[in-house]
Amino acid sequence: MKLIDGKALAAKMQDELKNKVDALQAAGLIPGLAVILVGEDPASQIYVRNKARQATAIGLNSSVVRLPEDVSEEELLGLIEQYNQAEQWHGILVQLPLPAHISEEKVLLAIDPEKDVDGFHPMNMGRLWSGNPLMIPSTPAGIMEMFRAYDVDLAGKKAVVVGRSNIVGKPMAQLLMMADATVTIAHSRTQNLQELTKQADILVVAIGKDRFIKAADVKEGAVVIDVGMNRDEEGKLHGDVDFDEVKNVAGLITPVPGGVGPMTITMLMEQTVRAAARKLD
Ligand SMILES: Nc1nc(=O)c2c([nH]1)NC[C@@H]1CN(c3ccc(C(=O)N[C@@H](CCC(=O)O)C(=O)O)cc3)C=[N+]21
Repeated sequence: MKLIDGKALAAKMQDELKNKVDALQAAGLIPGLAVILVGEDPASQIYVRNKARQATAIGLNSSVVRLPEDVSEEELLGLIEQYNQAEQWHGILVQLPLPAHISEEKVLLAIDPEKDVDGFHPMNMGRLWSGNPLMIPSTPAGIMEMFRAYDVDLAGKKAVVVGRSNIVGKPMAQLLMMADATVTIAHSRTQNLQELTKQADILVVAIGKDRFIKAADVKEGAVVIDVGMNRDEEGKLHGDVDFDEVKNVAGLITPVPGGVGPMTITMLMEQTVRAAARKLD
């Protein structure tokens, strides 16, 4: 078994990004990322703080706006419109999930697709599925970078994605398909899931169930990517893959923490830098 070190790869990509940002700065352009956080969810607070810290480390301008839990949808949409208009912000990210009284659909539709660094706007989802992507969701984009860095050959391989969310499962499947893998999307209602996962040369798990995938579910030598983030009662983080078991079967495997998570944040920065660089074209 070999570990895919997401933390190390993210650090290397951050260095490369910093050079790109320096070059843009020399041309008079400082990429800017605006993050909007609604409410006090402690996990979201930590993620947002990490994003702002990394943005600053790379040399981006970043702004974090914290809105109260009971902010109106109208007020949030108004703020997004301001950021859409403001030239110094090239990327806009509204941290999910949102409180129940705010329509996620309306919020995602309100973000200018050119500034939608998450790639969640229906325009960006549609562009990805039609094979002409603009902004790509950062978790699957980061996973594709891992495949590249570790020379994982995808063409013609059997890939199984467990999870069908708009944020991970669906875009992941499309990116794998664009790389010529043969892709199956499985999910919580799939029958005989093990039969499918055991055939996978590439297994990406994003189903949100603590240590759900066991050694018996995995083909010998498979590449196993764990998108899960499940916190136990002691506050310890676990993936959707039972790492201690599966590491003995997999050929390559990502840990949690230190796998997909750090890459997700770095890819957000990368999309922000690319959105800014488009202004110079
Ligand atoms: N609009 C939007 N975009 C997002 O990209 C988005 C979001 N909303 N809502 C929440 C999820 C979650 N997410 C994470 C990113 C990195 C780590 C990460 O770096 N995790 C560390 C561990 C951090 C820890 O110890 O808690 C790791 O895996 O090593 C985690 C979670 C982005 N999200």
